[in-house]
Amino acid sequence: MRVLTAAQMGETDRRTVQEFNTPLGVLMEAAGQAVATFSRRRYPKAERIVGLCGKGNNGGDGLVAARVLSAAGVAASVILLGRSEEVKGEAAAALARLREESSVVVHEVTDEEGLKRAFEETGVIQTGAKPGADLLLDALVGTGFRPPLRGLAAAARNLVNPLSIPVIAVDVPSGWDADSTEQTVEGAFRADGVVTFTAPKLAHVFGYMTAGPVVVAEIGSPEEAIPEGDGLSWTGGSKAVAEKPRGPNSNKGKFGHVLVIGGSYGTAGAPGMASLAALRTGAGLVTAGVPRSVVDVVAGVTPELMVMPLEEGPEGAIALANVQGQHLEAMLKRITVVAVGPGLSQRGEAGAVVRQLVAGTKTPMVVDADGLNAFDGRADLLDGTGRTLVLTPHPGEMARLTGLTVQGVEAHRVRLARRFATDHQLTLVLKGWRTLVAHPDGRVAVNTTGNPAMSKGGSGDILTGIIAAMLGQYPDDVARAVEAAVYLHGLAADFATRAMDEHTVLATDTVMHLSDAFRYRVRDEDGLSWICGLR
Ligand SMILES: NC(=O)C1=CN([C@@H]2O[C@H](COP(=O)(O)OP(=O)(O)OC[C@H]3O[C@@H](n4cnc5c(N)ncnc54)[C@H](O)[C@@H]3O)[C@@H](O)[C@H]2O)[C@H](O)CC1
Ligand SMILES: [K+]
Repeated sequence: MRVLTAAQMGETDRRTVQEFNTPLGVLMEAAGQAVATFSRRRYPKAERIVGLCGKGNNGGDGLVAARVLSAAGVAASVILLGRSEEVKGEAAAALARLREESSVVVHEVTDEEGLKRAFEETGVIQTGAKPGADLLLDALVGTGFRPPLRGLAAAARNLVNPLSIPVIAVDVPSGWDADSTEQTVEGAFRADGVVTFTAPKLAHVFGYMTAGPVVVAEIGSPEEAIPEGDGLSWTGGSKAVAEKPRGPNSNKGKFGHVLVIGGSYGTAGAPGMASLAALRTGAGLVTAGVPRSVVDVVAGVTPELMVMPLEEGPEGAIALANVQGQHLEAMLKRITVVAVGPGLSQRGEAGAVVRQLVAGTKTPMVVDADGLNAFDGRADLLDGTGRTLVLTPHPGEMARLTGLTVQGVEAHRVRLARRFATDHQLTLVLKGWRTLVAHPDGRVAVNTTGNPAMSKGGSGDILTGIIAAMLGQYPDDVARAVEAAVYLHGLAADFATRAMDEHTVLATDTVMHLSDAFRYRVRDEDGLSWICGLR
């Protein structure tokens, strides 16, 4: 699913209208319908709903929603920031139809006093014994907004934000620049849910707009009307790669044999976790190649796991001899994907082992953790031309790989990830808030699943295992396999955190929720795609 800027969204609308002959009014009608549907679903008991509408098309969506809700038996009212005569274009048509077909009262507001009065009359601000409104639709401004909120819109925000009434944002929370890539912005309306249209904008995937859901509604723009844009997409769109059932005559040979190489004396859990995650993601076979001294510990993780004892140096790390000459060939016989790094350590010959593995074979490979440290200051050795090579650095590891500071990495994540992936012709998974998946062809996908419960040791090892298993199963679809892996990992953690407390969720608990993640469908029965938040 593509991620657009406000300008690209405008271009989509224009093309839909001009090239596909769908009038703007039809799009607005569908947008308002979607807002009404989502509102009813999230707040089925809401009896008094107030639409706070601006004079542009965002307001028009709110006017349609108010009419649709009223027709469904909800006591809807509208507060219009401005006079009826000032309402523009298609929104004016929506206002006329609202007046014709419903008895929804429209409070026209032109100053702060009038605004406060309208809030009191509609119950947004509760006074006396009269029941208050139980839902507010924020349809003040959308993609036509340029910060900051001014005048009455700013006053409305100041009145609404301290209240406890739930707020559903139409397209974006008013005051949020749709093109912002910041996690938070100053001066926007708060929101308990967001309904956007056709495709997410930058702010929907990069921003933390709401603790509630963000959904994308299809309103009638065909796929062909959506411009390529900057090659930015959303990881969840790739999850479909894993939705086709396995054929009836399947066998384990069809789903990849993952070899996890890692572990050292003291860090045996890491390759164990990566292996477990690979098994739970559907790999046909998983073998853990670990130093002899930790073989028994790793084998004990689960009986389905095979182990390959490797020679180790006196410091307890994997020795270089394991991967030299015909030893490497013997090691990789029948292996379809290698995941190297978890728990490997930086002691002894561990770094040389990774460099030799990357240089000595073209077997698809995921490099993580200490595997990445082996290339500190030597990123020139990383070349994914003609092979599948996936790196999964967190910002600290990315900083060491590139010689930048962590702040330097965080400042221009998309640009940096894209450049690194294209320069080195590999797939880069840059972890953190909104993990990025950058591809060798320059496309970048943003992930929106996951939560702070994952900020614990072991999370990265689990992700490595999931990616390796996905590559083993979908070797011809590397881009989607990696994007889906990142999406599923975060989604499993979201399910784990719903079932447990964020303090108590362990990395291995997320593995136990991979079933929920695989079974989850991005698009619900109402045609809404949930890009943030679980339904
Ligand atoms: N395919 C789609 O996504 C569709 C989306 N629709 C909706 O249309 C809006 C965009 O509408 P537009 O008329 O271009 O702009 P806005 O309504 O967002 O804003 C214009 C309105 O707001 C006032 N304004 C602008 N900036 C400020 C400010 N800083 N402070 C106060 N007021 C401001 C300005 O004066 C105008 O009056 C999109 O978000 C969707 O919700 C369509 O319905 C159909 C297709
Ligand atoms: K809005």
